[in-house]
Amino acid sequence: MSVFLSDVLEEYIQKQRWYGGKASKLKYIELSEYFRIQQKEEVYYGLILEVDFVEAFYQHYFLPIAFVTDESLAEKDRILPISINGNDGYIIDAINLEAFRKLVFERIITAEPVDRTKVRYHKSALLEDPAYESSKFMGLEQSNTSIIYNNSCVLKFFRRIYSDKNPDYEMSRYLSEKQEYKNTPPYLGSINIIDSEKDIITIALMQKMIPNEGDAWDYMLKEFDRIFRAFLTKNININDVPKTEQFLKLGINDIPPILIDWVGLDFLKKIQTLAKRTAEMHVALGSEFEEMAFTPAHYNGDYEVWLKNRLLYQFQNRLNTVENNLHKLNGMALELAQEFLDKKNSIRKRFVNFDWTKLKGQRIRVHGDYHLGQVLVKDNDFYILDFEGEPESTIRDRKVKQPPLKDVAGLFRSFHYAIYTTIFNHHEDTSEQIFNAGELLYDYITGLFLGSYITKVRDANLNIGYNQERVFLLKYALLEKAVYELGYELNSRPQWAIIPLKGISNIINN
Ligand SMILES: Nc1ncnc2c1ncn2[C@@H]1O[C@H](COP(=O)(O)OP(=O)(O)O)[C@@H](O)[C@H]1O
Ligand SMILES: O=P(O)(O)O[C@H]1O[C@H](CO)[C@@H](O[C@H]2O[C@H](CO)[C@@H](O)[C@H](O)[C@H]2O)[C@H](O)[C@H]1O
Repeated sequence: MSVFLSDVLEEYIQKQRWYGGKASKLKYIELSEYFRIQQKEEVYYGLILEVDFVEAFYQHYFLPIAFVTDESLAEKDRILPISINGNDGYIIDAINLEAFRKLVFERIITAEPVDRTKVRYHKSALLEDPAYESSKFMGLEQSNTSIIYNNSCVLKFFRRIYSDKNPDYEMSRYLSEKQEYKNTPPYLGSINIIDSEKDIITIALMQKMIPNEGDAWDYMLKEFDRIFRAFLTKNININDVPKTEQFLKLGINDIPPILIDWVGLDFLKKIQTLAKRTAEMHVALGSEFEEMAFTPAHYNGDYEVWLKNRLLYQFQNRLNTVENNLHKLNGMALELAQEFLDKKNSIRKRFVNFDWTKLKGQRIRVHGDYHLGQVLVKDNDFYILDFEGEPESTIRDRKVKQPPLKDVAGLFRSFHYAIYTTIFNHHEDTSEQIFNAGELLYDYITGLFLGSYITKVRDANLNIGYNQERVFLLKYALLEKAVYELGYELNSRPQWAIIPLKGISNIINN
């Protein structure tokens, strides 16, 4: 078995899109657990693999396997040619087999109300009893593997897994069953296994499919492209557009007519709708009184220590990543990276400068990795997905209650990304006028978002802090997120690093 794991799986796993260890050096793979995924005589095996890294950390992955003798079934994700009981065949990733996908679907549809076995299938009351018709891969860039069944529901098999309930499963079930929050795909079912330590491990989540017009990231890119083109064709002088202070609460009435004429009223209303849906998500996440995993909390000394330790560690890691990757940067990105290194002490000070005794608002369970790519657009409305949390954080850290404004900051960073992606990629003109136009747009859009968001959370009595507290938390979380993004970009797509670097520069120079 150990030969199988080291020789075969190491090579296989490192080539997979879902493998999250690409920036580190794999040391060895161990089989942590295995279990049967079975219906009558038809049996598949689920493997939980522990991947150990030279850098002294480990990750767990889920890999369901099947033995097939028909070569045509082993064209994709073939793991190993093997002979079992005299039959020549292949071990493959079972997700490629329609028979396996059908079996999993039927096990969920026919799940007992309470399953006490090692592999626990769960079916929500919202899931009627459809017969299996079809299954196909979602086929999008993603870190897990999603299957669309009967063109009506999506089953996400988690690839990187944790010894605990996955927050995506926990939050999806809570938002659908306890809160009836409408702007996320309804929870339909799940598979959790109980490992040898009696821990629950989520391996799959089933949700209703939301037919959509694409995600909010693509939507925003199109809109900003239109807006920047209009800026040039309308020959707008940015100095003629009145400025606004950052993080004011704005309504449509506060937007200067020249700006409405430039960007369009419809776009501004969409920002307000997104703010409303975000606020409703936080109200739903912050209205629990019984289930401890969701009850709101106040700031305290433990939270402050936890936060600072985590952020100072992350910051140190980013300094190191920037130093090691300077050779990949040039021009403005290199200058900004140099500024980041030169100002390390003042950035560190901003992270240390968190005093819980000054904060009166509530902390709640948050989305944690909220950006425009996690939002679907449909019929002038928005649907929020993927509550797994920040990929680099441990599973325990992802469940810590945080200021809801952390998610708002995530989205604001995403607006900033969309604006700068448009400036850098689509327009040759990177004059001061264009940068000023980008910053002015950002200030108005975030102000408009805050106007709608704060009204909505306040009406629902969710206390997110007094005015100064809110601005402090937003700025703090914006810096945290931009520093996180800098590492993400340098590790996975260095040509994008200029965007968080510009974000960090704007934050520390304002
Ligand atoms: N319920 C759903 N309805 C429609 N599309 C979905 C649904 N769930 C996921 N998707 C699509 O699949 C993509 C990946 O889903 P996501 O949950 O973010 O997976 P991952 O955790 O692997 O990144 C989404 O961006 C979206 O386009
Ligand atoms: O894969 P996830 O969705 O969990 O998120 C990771 O990848 C995101 C990129 O796809 C990354 O988001 C960053 O880039 C986005 C544009 O591609 C931008 O909208 C986000 O604001 C920015 O953070 C995310 O940080 C990372 O966790």
